[in-house]
Amino acid sequence: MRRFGTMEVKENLLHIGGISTEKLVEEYGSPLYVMDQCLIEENMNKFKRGFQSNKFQTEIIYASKAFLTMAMCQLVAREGLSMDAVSGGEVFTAREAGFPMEKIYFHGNNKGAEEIELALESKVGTIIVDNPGELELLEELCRKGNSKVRILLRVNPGIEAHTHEYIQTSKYCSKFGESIFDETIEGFIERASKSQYISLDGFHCHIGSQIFDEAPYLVAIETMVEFAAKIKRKTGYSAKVLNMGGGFGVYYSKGDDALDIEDITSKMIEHLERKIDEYQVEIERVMIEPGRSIVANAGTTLYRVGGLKTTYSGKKYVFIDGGMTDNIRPALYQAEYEGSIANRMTDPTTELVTVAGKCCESGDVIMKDTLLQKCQVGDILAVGSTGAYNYSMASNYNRITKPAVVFVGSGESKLVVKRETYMDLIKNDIKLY
Ligand SMILES: Cc1ncc(COP(=O)(O)O)c(C=O)c1O
Ligand SMILES: N[C@@H](CCCC[NH3+])C(=O)O
Repeated sequence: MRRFGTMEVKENLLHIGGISTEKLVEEYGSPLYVMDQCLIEENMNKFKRGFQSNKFQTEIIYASKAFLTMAMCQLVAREGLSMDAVSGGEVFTAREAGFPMEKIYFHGNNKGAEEIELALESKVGTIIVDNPGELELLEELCRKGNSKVRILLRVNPGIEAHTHEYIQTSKYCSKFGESIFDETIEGFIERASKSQYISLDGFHCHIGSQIFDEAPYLVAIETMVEFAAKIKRKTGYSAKVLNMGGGFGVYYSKGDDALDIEDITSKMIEHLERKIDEYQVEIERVMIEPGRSIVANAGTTLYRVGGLKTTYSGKKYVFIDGGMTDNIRPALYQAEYEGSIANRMTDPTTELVTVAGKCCESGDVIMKDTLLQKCQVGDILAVGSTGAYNYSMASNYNRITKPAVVFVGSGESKLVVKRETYMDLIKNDIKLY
Protein backbone atom coordinates (compact mmCIF):
# COMPACT_ATOMS: atom_id res chain seq x y z
CA MET A 1 0.00 0.00 0.00
CA ARG A 2 1.41 3.39 -0.95
CA ARG A 3 1.79 5.57 2.11
CA PHE A 4 0.67 9.19 2.17
CA GLY A 5 0.95 12.10 4.55
CA THR A 6 1.87 11.21 8.11
CA MET A 7 1.67 7.44 7.65
CA GLU A 8 4.71 5.68 9.12
CA VAL A 9 5.63 2.23 10.30
CA LYS A 10 7.00 1.68 13.79
CA GLU A 11 7.70 -1.80 15.09
CA ASN A 12 5.76 -3.45 12.28
CA LEU A 13 2.69 -1.32 13.06
CA LEU A 14 1.09 1.37 10.88
CA HIS A 15 0.81 4.79 12.51
CA ILE A 16 -1.17 7.74 11.14
CA GLY A 17 -0.88 11.24 12.55
CA GLY A 18 1.57 9.89 15.10
CA ILE A 19 -0.89 7.33 16.54
CA SER A 20 -0.82 3.57 16.18
CA THR A 21 -3.69 2.14 14.17
CA GLU A 22 -4.05 -0.60 16.81
CA LYS A 23 -4.68 2.06 19.43
CA LEU A 24 -7.18 3.84 17.19
CA VAL A 25 -9.18 0.65 16.67
CA GLU A 26 -9.04 -0.18 20.38
CA GLU A 27 -10.33 3.27 21.26
CA TYR A 28 -12.94 3.85 18.54
CA GLY A 29 -13.78 0.36 17.26
CA SER A 30 -13.87 -0.83 13.68
CA PRO A 31 -14.46 -0.21 10.86
CA LEU A 32 -13.05 3.25 11.36
CA TYR A 33 -12.48 6.12 8.93
CA VAL A 34 -9.21 7.84 9.85
CA MET A 35 -8.51 11.27 8.32
CA ASP A 36 -4.99 12.69 8.33
CA GLN A 37 -5.66 16.34 9.12
CA CYS A 38 -2.15 17.51 8.18
CA LEU A 39 -2.45 16.02 4.71
CA ILE A 40 -5.83 17.64 4.14
CA GLU A 41 -4.33 20.99 5.11
CA GLU A 42 -1.27 20.39 2.95
CA ASN A 43 -3.42 19.62 -0.09
CA MET A 44 -5.49 22.74 0.47
CA ASN A 45 -2.30 24.77 0.67
CA LYS A 46 -0.99 23.30 -2.58
CA PHE A 47 -4.15 24.50 -4.32
CA LYS A 48 -3.82 27.93 -2.75
CA ARG A 49 -0.16 28.20 -3.85
CA GLY A 50 -0.66 26.89 -7.38
CA PHE A 51 -3.89 28.64 -8.32
CA GLN A 52 -2.86 32.29 -8.10
CA SER A 53 -2.73 35.01 -10.73
CA ASN A 54 -1.72 38.65 -10.96
CA LYS A 55 -4.31 39.22 -13.65
CA PHE A 56 -7.49 38.01 -11.96
CA GLN A 57 -8.70 36.93 -8.53
CA THR A 58 -8.77 33.23 -7.76
CA GLU A 59 -10.81 31.11 -5.40
CA ILE A 60 -10.58 27.49 -4.28
CA ILE A 61 -13.95 25.93 -3.58
CA TYR A 62 -13.83 22.60 -1.73
CA ALA A 63 -16.36 20.19 -3.29
CA SER A 64 -17.97 18.98 -0.10
CA LYS A 65 -19.62 15.93 -1.69
CA ALA A 66 -16.24 14.19 -1.44
CA PHE A 67 -16.30 14.24 2.36
CA LEU A 68 -18.50 16.42 4.52
CA THR A 69 -18.88 16.61 8.26
CA MET A 70 -19.22 19.63 10.54
CA ALA A 71 -15.54 19.26 11.52
CA MET A 72 -14.55 19.31 7.86
CA CYS A 73 -16.59 22.51 7.36
CA GLN A 74 -14.64 24.07 10.21
CA LEU A 75 -11.32 23.02 8.70
CA VAL A 76 -12.29 24.36 5.26
CA ALA A 77 -13.32 27.65 6.85
CA ARG A 78 -10.11 27.88 8.88
CA GLU A 79 -8.01 27.33 5.76
CA GLY A 80 -9.92 30.11 3.98
CA LEU A 81 -11.44 28.00 1.21
CA SER A 82 -14.96 28.35 -0.12
CA MET A 83 -17.22 25.32 -0.33
CA ASP A 84 -19.78 23.86 -2.70
CA ALA A 85 -22.99 22.12 -1.69
CA VAL A 86 -25.40 20.12 -3.83
CA SER A 87 -28.34 19.56 -1.55
CA GLY A 88 -30.29 21.08 1.29
CA GLY A 89 -28.50 18.64 3.59
CA GLU A 90 -25.06 19.90 2.59
CA VAL A 91 -26.18 23.54 2.90
CA PHE A 92 -27.65 22.80 6.33
CA THR A 93 -24.50 21.01 7.53
CA ALA A 94 -22.35 23.98 6.51
CA ARG A 95 -24.72 26.43 8.20
CA GLU A 96 -24.87 24.45 11.44
CA ALA A 97 -21.08 24.19 11.49
CA GLY A 98 -20.87 27.99 11.36
CA PHE A 99 -19.37 28.06 7.87
CA PRO A 100 -19.41 31.56 6.30
CA MET A 101 -22.42 31.10 4.02
CA GLU A 102 -21.43 33.83 1.57
CA LYS A 103 -18.64 31.44 0.56
CA ILE A 104 -21.06 28.63 -0.34
CA TYR A 105 -21.75 27.74 -3.98
CA PHE A 106 -25.01 25.85 -4.27
CA HIS A 107 -25.14 23.31 -7.11
CA GLY A 108 -27.58 20.68 -8.29
CA ASN A 109 -29.52 19.77 -11.42
CA ASN A 110 -32.83 19.47 -9.59
CA LYS A 111 -32.90 21.77 -6.59
CA GLY A 112 -36.26 21.70 -4.89
CA ALA A 113 -38.09 24.87 -3.83
CA GLU A 114 -37.47 24.04 -0.16
CA GLU A 115 -33.76 23.63 -0.79
CA ILE A 116 -33.58 26.95 -2.63
CA GLU A 117 -35.52 28.63 0.17
CA LEU A 118 -33.11 27.19 2.72
CA ALA A 119 -30.19 28.50 0.64
CA LEU A 120 -31.74 31.98 0.38
CA GLU A 121 -32.59 32.12 4.09
CA SER A 122 -29.10 30.92 4.96
CA LYS A 123 -27.63 33.69 2.77
CA VAL A 124 -25.75 31.31 0.51
CA GLY A 125 -23.38 33.43 -1.60
CA THR A 126 -23.89 31.97 -5.07
CA ILE A 127 -26.39 29.63 -6.66
CA ILE A 128 -25.23 27.69 -9.70
CA VAL A 129 -28.28 27.53 -11.93
CA ASP A 130 -28.55 24.39 -14.02
CA ASN A 131 -31.41 25.10 -16.43
CA PRO A 132 -34.13 27.60 -17.46
CA GLY A 133 -36.80 25.92 -15.31
CA GLU A 134 -34.63 26.39 -12.25
CA LEU A 135 -34.00 30.02 -13.16
CA GLU A 136 -37.77 30.65 -13.20
CA LEU A 137 -38.22 28.94 -9.84
CA LEU A 138 -35.37 30.90 -8.33
CA GLU A 139 -36.73 34.21 -9.59
CA GLU A 140 -40.16 33.38 -8.19
CA LEU A 141 -38.70 32.52 -4.77
CA CYS A 142 -36.55 35.67 -4.75
CA ARG A 143 -39.59 37.74 -5.71
CA LYS A 144 -41.55 36.19 -2.81
CA GLY A 145 -38.74 36.72 -0.33
CA ASN A 146 -37.85 40.12 -1.77
CA SER A 147 -34.22 39.05 -2.12
CA LYS A 148 -31.56 39.14 -4.79
CA VAL A 149 -28.97 36.45 -5.32
CA ARG A 150 -25.74 35.98 -7.25
CA ILE A 151 -25.71 33.16 -9.74
CA LEU A 152 -23.48 31.34 -12.20
CA LEU A 153 -24.97 29.37 -15.08
CA ARG A 154 -23.77 25.82 -15.38
CA VAL A 155 -22.87 25.13 -18.97
CA ASN A 156 -21.76 21.95 -20.67
CA PRO A 157 -18.72 22.57 -22.87
CA GLY A 158 -18.97 19.06 -24.40
CA ILE A 159 -15.53 17.87 -23.40
CA GLU A 160 -14.86 14.16 -23.11
CA ALA A 161 -12.46 13.49 -20.31
CA HIS A 162 -11.13 9.96 -20.05
CA THR A 163 -12.53 8.61 -16.84
CA HIS A 164 -15.16 6.06 -15.81
CA GLU A 165 -18.35 6.75 -17.78
CA TYR A 166 -20.37 7.09 -14.56
CA ILE A 167 -18.29 10.10 -13.52
CA GLN A 168 -18.05 11.93 -16.85
CA THR A 169 -20.17 15.04 -16.67
CA SER A 170 -19.55 16.90 -19.87
CA LYS A 171 -20.62 14.55 -22.65
CA TYR A 172 -23.35 15.88 -24.93
CA CYS A 173 -25.90 13.63 -23.22
CA SER A 174 -24.94 14.68 -19.67
CA LYS A 175 -27.77 15.66 -17.32
CA PHE A 176 -25.77 18.63 -16.01
CA GLY A 177 -26.04 22.20 -17.30
CA GLU A 178 -27.01 23.66 -20.67
CA SER A 179 -24.95 22.89 -23.73
CA ILE A 180 -22.91 25.77 -25.10
CA PHE A 181 -23.74 24.46 -28.57
CA ASP A 182 -27.47 24.82 -28.11
CA GLU A 183 -28.55 28.15 -29.60
CA THR A 184 -31.29 28.63 -27.03
CA ILE A 185 -28.54 29.24 -24.49
CA GLU A 186 -28.22 32.84 -25.69
CA GLY A 187 -31.84 33.59 -24.77
CA PHE A 188 -31.31 31.89 -21.40
CA ILE A 189 -28.27 34.07 -20.66
CA GLU A 190 -29.96 37.28 -21.80
CA ARG A 191 -32.94 36.51 -19.62
CA ALA A 192 -30.74 35.75 -16.58
CA SER A 193 -28.61 38.84 -17.11
CA LYS A 194 -31.66 41.13 -17.18
CA SER A 195 -33.50 39.68 -14.20
CA GLN A 196 -34.06 42.10 -11.35
CA TYR A 197 -33.83 39.27 -8.79
CA ILE A 198 -30.58 37.86 -9.95
CA SER A 199 -27.07 39.01 -10.52
CA LEU A 200 -25.47 36.82 -13.19
CA ASP A 201 -21.74 36.72 -12.49
CA GLY A 202 -20.67 34.25 -15.17
CA PHE A 203 -20.38 30.58 -16.06
CA HIS A 204 -19.54 27.26 -14.46
CA CYS A 205 -18.42 23.99 -16.00
CA HIS A 206 -17.13 20.69 -14.64
CA ILE A 207 -15.74 18.13 -17.06
CA GLY A 208 -15.72 15.03 -14.83
CA SER A 209 -13.95 13.38 -11.96
CA GLN A 210 -10.74 11.36 -11.42
CA ILE A 211 -9.12 12.87 -14.53
CA PHE A 212 -5.41 12.20 -15.05
CA ASP A 213 -4.74 14.26 -18.19
CA GLU A 214 -4.07 17.95 -18.13
CA ALA A 215 -5.23 18.36 -21.75
CA PRO A 216 -9.01 18.37 -21.12
CA TYR A 217 -8.56 21.14 -18.53
CA LEU A 218 -6.69 23.29 -21.04
CA VAL A 219 -9.25 22.57 -23.75
CA ALA A 220 -12.05 23.42 -21.28
CA ILE A 221 -10.39 26.74 -20.48
CA GLU A 222 -10.16 27.79 -24.11
CA THR A 223 -13.69 26.56 -24.81
CA MET A 224 -15.12 28.53 -21.87
CA VAL A 225 -13.20 31.72 -22.62
CA GLU A 226 -14.16 31.52 -26.27
CA PHE A 227 -17.77 30.93 -25.23
CA ALA A 228 -17.70 34.01 -22.96
CA ALA A 229 -16.35 36.05 -25.89
CA LYS A 230 -19.04 34.75 -28.24
CA ILE A 231 -21.80 35.54 -25.74
CA LYS A 232 -20.42 39.03 -25.25
CA ARG A 233 -20.38 39.58 -29.02
CA LYS A 234 -23.84 38.18 -29.60
CA THR A 235 -25.77 39.36 -26.55
CA GLY A 236 -23.69 42.13 -25.01
CA TYR A 237 -23.49 40.20 -21.72
CA SER A 238 -19.93 40.21 -20.40
CA ALA A 239 -19.15 37.42 -17.92
CA LYS A 240 -16.91 38.40 -15.01
CA VAL A 241 -16.54 34.99 -13.40
CA LEU A 242 -15.54 31.52 -14.59
CA ASN A 243 -15.72 28.42 -12.46
CA MET A 244 -13.75 25.56 -14.01
CA GLY A 245 -14.95 22.77 -11.66
CA GLY A 246 -12.88 20.00 -10.10
CA GLY A 247 -12.00 16.44 -11.02
CA PHE A 248 -8.22 16.28 -10.45
CA GLY A 249 -7.21 12.63 -10.45
CA VAL A 250 -5.53 10.97 -7.47
CA TYR A 251 -3.56 7.79 -6.80
CA TYR A 252 -5.54 4.80 -5.56
CA SER A 253 -3.57 1.88 -6.96
CA LYS A 254 -0.73 0.96 -9.30
CA GLY A 255 -1.13 2.61 -12.68
CA ASP A 256 -2.83 5.76 -11.35
CA ASP A 257 -0.69 8.67 -12.38
CA ALA A 258 -2.07 11.42 -10.15
CA LEU A 259 -2.08 15.02 -11.29
CA ASP A 260 0.41 17.11 -9.35
CA ILE A 261 -1.74 19.82 -7.75
CA GLU A 262 0.70 22.72 -7.99
CA ASP A 263 1.71 21.78 -11.51
CA ILE A 264 -1.78 21.44 -13.02
CA THR A 265 -3.12 24.52 -11.26
CA SER A 266 -0.24 26.73 -12.34
CA LYS A 267 -0.61 25.46 -15.93
CA MET A 268 -4.31 26.28 -15.77
CA ILE A 269 -3.50 29.79 -14.57
CA GLU A 270 -0.99 30.41 -17.40
CA HIS A 271 -3.48 29.15 -19.95
CA LEU A 272 -6.30 31.24 -18.48
CA GLU A 273 -4.17 34.38 -18.51
CA ARG A 274 -3.22 33.78 -22.14
CA LYS A 275 -6.72 32.98 -23.35
CA ILE A 276 -8.40 35.81 -21.45
CA ASP A 277 -5.99 38.23 -23.22
CA GLU A 278 -6.38 36.55 -26.57
CA TYR A 279 -10.20 36.58 -26.56
CA GLN A 280 -10.42 40.00 -24.88
CA VAL A 281 -12.95 39.00 -22.22
CA GLU A 282 -13.42 40.79 -18.92
CA ILE A 283 -12.97 37.88 -16.54
CA GLU A 284 -12.13 39.18 -13.07
CA ARG A 285 -12.35 36.01 -11.01
CA VAL A 286 -11.73 32.31 -11.67
CA MET A 287 -12.52 29.40 -9.37
CA ILE A 288 -11.84 25.69 -9.24
CA GLU A 289 -13.73 23.09 -7.21
CA PRO A 290 -11.50 20.22 -6.09
CA GLY A 291 -12.98 17.55 -3.84
CA ARG A 292 -11.26 14.18 -4.16
CA SER A 293 -7.76 15.65 -4.55
CA ILE A 294 -8.05 17.35 -1.15
CA VAL A 295 -9.25 14.39 0.89
CA ALA A 296 -8.80 11.03 -0.90
CA ASN A 297 -5.22 10.22 0.09
CA ALA A 298 -5.79 11.62 3.59
CA GLY A 299 -8.29 8.87 4.44
CA THR A 300 -7.59 5.33 5.61
CA THR A 301 -10.23 2.81 6.62
CA LEU A 302 -9.32 0.38 9.38
CA TYR A 303 -11.13 -2.95 9.54
CA ARG A 304 -10.80 -6.03 11.74
CA VAL A 305 -10.23 -9.30 9.95
CA GLY A 306 -13.12 -11.51 11.02
CA GLY A 307 -12.56 -14.65 8.99
CA LEU A 308 -10.39 -16.40 6.42
CA LYS A 309 -11.72 -18.79 3.83
CA THR A 310 -10.32 -20.84 0.97
CA THR A 311 -13.09 -21.90 -1.41
CA TYR A 312 -13.42 -25.26 -3.09
CA SER A 313 -11.96 -23.62 -6.22
CA GLY A 314 -8.91 -22.48 -4.25
CA LYS A 315 -9.81 -18.78 -4.03
CA LYS A 316 -8.65 -17.21 -0.79
CA TYR A 317 -10.85 -14.69 1.00
CA VAL A 318 -10.13 -12.31 3.85
CA PHE A 319 -13.40 -11.23 5.46
CA ILE A 320 -13.62 -7.79 7.04
CA ASP A 321 -16.16 -6.21 9.37
CA GLY A 322 -17.22 -3.56 6.82
CA GLY A 323 -17.40 -3.53 3.04
CA MET A 324 -19.59 -1.97 0.38
CA THR A 325 -21.60 -0.10 3.00
CA ASP A 326 -18.55 2.01 3.91
CA ASN A 327 -16.88 1.89 0.46
CA ILE A 328 -19.23 1.48 -2.49
CA ARG A 329 -16.64 2.56 -5.08
CA PRO A 330 -15.28 -0.90 -6.06
CA ALA A 331 -18.82 -2.16 -6.68
CA LEU A 332 -19.98 1.01 -8.41
CA TYR A 333 -16.98 1.98 -10.54
CA GLN A 334 -14.73 -1.11 -10.38
CA ALA A 335 -12.43 1.15 -8.34
CA GLU A 336 -9.21 -0.43 -7.11
CA TYR A 337 -7.67 0.13 -3.70
CA GLU A 338 -4.48 -0.89 -1.93
CA GLY A 339 -4.27 -2.18 1.60
CA SER A 340 -1.95 -3.69 4.18
CA ILE A 341 -2.25 -5.65 7.37
CA ALA A 342 -1.66 -2.73 9.70
CA ASN A 343 -0.11 -4.82 12.48
CA ARG A 344 2.21 -6.75 10.12
CA MET A 345 3.47 -3.93 7.93
CA THR A 346 7.01 -5.23 7.38
CA ASP A 347 6.04 -8.87 6.79
CA PRO A 348 6.35 -9.99 3.16
CA THR A 349 3.24 -9.65 1.03
CA THR A 350 2.97 -13.25 -0.07
CA GLU A 351 -0.77 -13.97 0.08
CA LEU A 352 -2.92 -13.50 -3.02
CA VAL A 353 -6.35 -12.83 -1.54
CA THR A 354 -9.68 -11.15 -2.17
CA VAL A 355 -10.95 -8.90 0.60
CA ALA A 356 -14.71 -9.22 0.97
CA GLY A 357 -17.15 -7.41 3.21
CA LYS A 358 -20.03 -8.71 5.27
CA CYS A 359 -22.98 -7.75 3.06
CA CYS A 360 -25.31 -10.26 1.50
CA GLU A 361 -23.95 -9.46 -1.95
CA SER A 362 -21.29 -11.26 -4.01
CA GLY A 363 -20.05 -7.92 -5.36
CA ASP A 364 -19.19 -6.80 -1.84
CA VAL A 365 -15.48 -6.87 -2.51
CA ILE A 366 -13.07 -4.11 -1.48
CA MET A 367 -9.90 -5.52 -3.07
CA LYS A 368 -9.83 -8.29 -5.65
CA ASP A 369 -6.82 -10.63 -6.05
CA THR A 370 -4.43 -8.48 -4.10
CA LEU A 371 -1.16 -9.35 -2.40
CA LEU A 372 -1.27 -8.94 1.36
CA GLN A 373 0.78 -10.02 4.35
CA LYS A 374 -0.29 -13.39 5.77
CA CYS A 375 -2.89 -12.50 8.38
CA GLN A 376 -4.96 -13.96 11.17
CA VAL A 377 -8.44 -13.38 12.52
CA GLY A 378 -8.32 -10.28 14.73
CA ASP A 379 -5.66 -8.50 12.65
CA ILE A 380 -6.29 -4.98 11.36
CA LEU A 381 -6.59 -4.32 7.65
CA ALA A 382 -5.83 -0.75 6.54
CA VAL A 383 -7.22 0.31 3.17
CA GLY A 384 -5.60 3.49 1.86
CA SER A 385 -6.92 6.54 0.01
CA THR A 386 -10.49 6.15 1.21
CA GLY A 387 -10.93 9.82 2.20
CA ALA A 388 -13.14 10.77 -0.76
CA TYR A 389 -16.57 9.40 -1.66
CA ASN A 390 -16.42 6.67 0.99
CA TYR A 391 -17.96 8.17 4.12
CA SER A 392 -20.07 10.51 1.97
CA MET A 393 -21.47 7.57 -0.04
CA ALA A 394 -21.85 5.16 2.88
CA SER A 395 -25.14 3.32 3.26
CA ASN A 396 -27.03 1.21 5.78
CA TYR A 397 -27.55 -1.73 3.43
CA ASN A 398 -28.31 -4.86 5.46
CA ARG A 399 -28.87 -2.44 8.34
CA ILE A 400 -25.16 -2.18 8.89
CA THR A 401 -24.24 0.84 10.99
CA LYS A 402 -21.93 3.52 9.55
CA PRO A 403 -18.43 3.71 11.04
CA ALA A 404 -17.09 6.51 13.18
CA VAL A 405 -14.80 9.16 11.68
CA VAL A 406 -11.71 10.33 13.50
CA PHE A 407 -9.26 13.14 12.62
CA VAL A 408 -5.64 12.49 13.57
CA GLY A 409 -2.56 14.69 13.78
CA SER A 410 0.47 15.40 15.98
CA GLY A 411 -0.09 12.32 18.09
CA GLU A 412 -3.69 13.17 18.88
CA SER A 413 -7.03 11.91 17.68
CA LYS A 414 -10.38 13.63 17.65
CA LEU A 415 -13.67 11.84 17.12
CA VAL A 416 -15.66 13.92 14.61
CA VAL A 417 -18.50 11.53 13.77
CA LYS A 418 -19.76 8.96 16.26
CA ARG A 419 -20.28 5.37 15.16
CA GLU A 420 -23.94 4.75 14.39
CA THR A 421 -25.85 2.60 16.82
CA TYR A 422 -28.65 0.11 16.26
CA MET A 423 -30.95 2.68 17.85
CA ASP A 424 -29.91 5.18 15.14
CA LEU A 425 -31.03 2.64 12.58
CA ILE A 426 -34.58 2.46 13.87
CA LYS A 427 -35.02 6.02 15.07
CA ASN A 428 -37.13 7.06 12.06
CA ASP A 429 -39.05 3.80 11.77
CA ILE A 430 -42.72 3.81 12.67
CA LYS A 431 -44.29 0.48 13.57
CA LEU A 432 -47.40 -0.55 11.67
CA TYR A 433 -49.18 -2.00 14.72
C1 LIG B 1 -19.88 20.35 -10.08
C2 LIG B 1 -18.80 19.58 -9.44
N1 LIG B 1 -17.76 20.26 -8.91
C3 LIG B 1 -16.75 19.63 -8.30
C4 LIG B 1 -16.71 18.25 -8.22
C5 LIG B 1 -15.56 17.62 -7.52
O1 LIG B 1 -14.93 16.67 -8.25
P1 LIG B 1 -13.64 15.94 -7.67
O2 LIG B 1 -14.01 15.38 -6.35
O3 LIG B 1 -13.35 14.89 -8.67
O4 LIG B 1 -12.58 16.97 -7.58
C6 LIG B 1 -17.76 17.50 -8.78
C7 LIG B 1 -17.74 16.03 -8.79
O5 LIG B 1 -17.46 15.43 -9.82
C8 LIG B 1 -18.83 18.19 -9.40
O6 LIG B 1 -19.87 17.54 -9.90
N1 LIG C 1 -18.71 9.71 -6.41
C1 LIG C 1 -17.80 9.56 -7.50
C2 LIG C 1 -17.49 10.78 -8.24
C3 LIG C 1 -18.62 11.67 -8.55
C4 LIG C 1 -18.16 13.02 -8.33
C5 LIG C 1 -19.25 14.02 -8.14
N2 LIG C 1 -19.79 14.57 -9.36
C6 LIG C 1 -16.57 8.76 -7.09
O1 LIG C 1 -16.55 8.17 -6.07
O2 LIG C 1 -15.62 8.68 -7.79
